[in-house]
Amino acid sequence: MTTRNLKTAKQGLQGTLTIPGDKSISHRAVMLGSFAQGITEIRNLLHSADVKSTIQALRALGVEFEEQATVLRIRGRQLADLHAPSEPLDMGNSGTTTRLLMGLFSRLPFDVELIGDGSLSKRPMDRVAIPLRTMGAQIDLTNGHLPARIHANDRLQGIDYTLPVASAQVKTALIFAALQADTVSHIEEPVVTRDHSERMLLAMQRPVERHQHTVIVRPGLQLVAPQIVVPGDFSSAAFWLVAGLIVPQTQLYLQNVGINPTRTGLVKLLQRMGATITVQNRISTAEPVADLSVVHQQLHGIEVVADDIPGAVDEIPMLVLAATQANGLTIIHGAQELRVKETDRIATVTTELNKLGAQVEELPDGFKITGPTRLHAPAGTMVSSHGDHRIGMMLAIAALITDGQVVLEDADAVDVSYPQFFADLEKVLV
Ligand SMILES: O=C(O)C1=C[C@@H](OP(=O)(O)O)[C@@H](O)[C@H](O)C1
Ligand SMILES: C=C(OP(=O)(O)O)C(=O)O
Repeated sequence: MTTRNLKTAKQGLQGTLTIPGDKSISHRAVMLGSFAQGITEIRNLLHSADVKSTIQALRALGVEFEEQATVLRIRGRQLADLHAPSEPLDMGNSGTTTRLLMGLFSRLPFDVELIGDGSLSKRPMDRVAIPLRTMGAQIDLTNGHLPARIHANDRLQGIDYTLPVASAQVKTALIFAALQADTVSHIEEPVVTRDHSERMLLAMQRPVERHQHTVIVRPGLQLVAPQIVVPGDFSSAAFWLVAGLIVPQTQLYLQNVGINPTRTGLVKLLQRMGATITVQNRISTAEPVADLSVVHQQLHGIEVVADDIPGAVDEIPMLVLAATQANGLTIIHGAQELRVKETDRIATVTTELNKLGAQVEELPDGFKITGPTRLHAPAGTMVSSHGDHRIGMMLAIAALITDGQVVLEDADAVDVSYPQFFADLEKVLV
């Protein structure tokens, strides 16, 4: 566990950052590439702890990965050619790895056991296991959590299912199982969630259909190995977007950011708060990409409702930080999913920002934030990531506008999604 003295931005932030690869897309590229016919080439893959968990799990089943310069090559395998792993598969801290692999591994000819770290072992896994069992998968959980055992299984049937929570992880787990089922599946989501799996399947010539909120998946796992260029992670760009807006004397240019509309809800919310964010050099391939730029601006409070959450689910901690600097009240409802992330993010965001003098009130399903408040840290105030990457990075951005010295406990949690975060911060600190 590393402790880090956080820096204050006395003269603002200036410069250009190239945003590292998207975590969600990296997981999906590795997983689907593992079962494609031919050699999948992935460029700009995110090299982070969570993506390593995905690669190691598939390698343990016999998938071959070869890394050369900046390209990861995967030789896809048929399910029947895989072998049982010699030990439990360690999902580390990664919810996406766990839930998506439960779907992908629900028709394997051998058993696998999934384990995870302390945080992951507290997160709900029944949301995927329950519908997968309806399809015929044989999954044992431990009181709804990891460790999980997925038993050898040779039959899956399609499912007609409406997700009780808006979750791209559950949707994708069901799509991955549905591709291996014997009959067609209809998967309905209450609010549209990130559609990276659907886009990647189209790029692999195995499209799924969408009718409004329903994804229709026909049986067949015949994927054609693609060449994938992973766009920069919008969720990583989010730290700099909000930093750009709230740190005085700041101007930031963010290159290579994925702007898939199912991911950029934060941009819309910040615009509602009065922000201007400039989008340039749009490129539209399987996933749209652009450069974003921001300058320091005064924001105002807004009301956020449940339908706003899925498109900004991982960025809500940064929205709360922005709201501490906005004029007036910001109320966020419908964000109860934050309670089952790497930490209970409603609790950790509230506790940690209030240590710096913010006025954040915890609601059962969100937050009430009064702004603007000057953040201050009397004599070496300690804050903690609680082992949650996004909380650690949010606090490092908060420290930029805090009077006094902030010390961050468990700073290396950032390695989960953005290992070069502190190096990038050094690049733009004036
Ligand atoms: O599908 C994905 O890659 C993800 C979906 C979201 O989780 P939920 O599906 O639990 O909302 C998000 O919070 C997570 O960081 C990544
Ligand atoms: C919730 C997150 O990831 P995961 O669910 O994959 O652990 C995240 O990256 O914020």
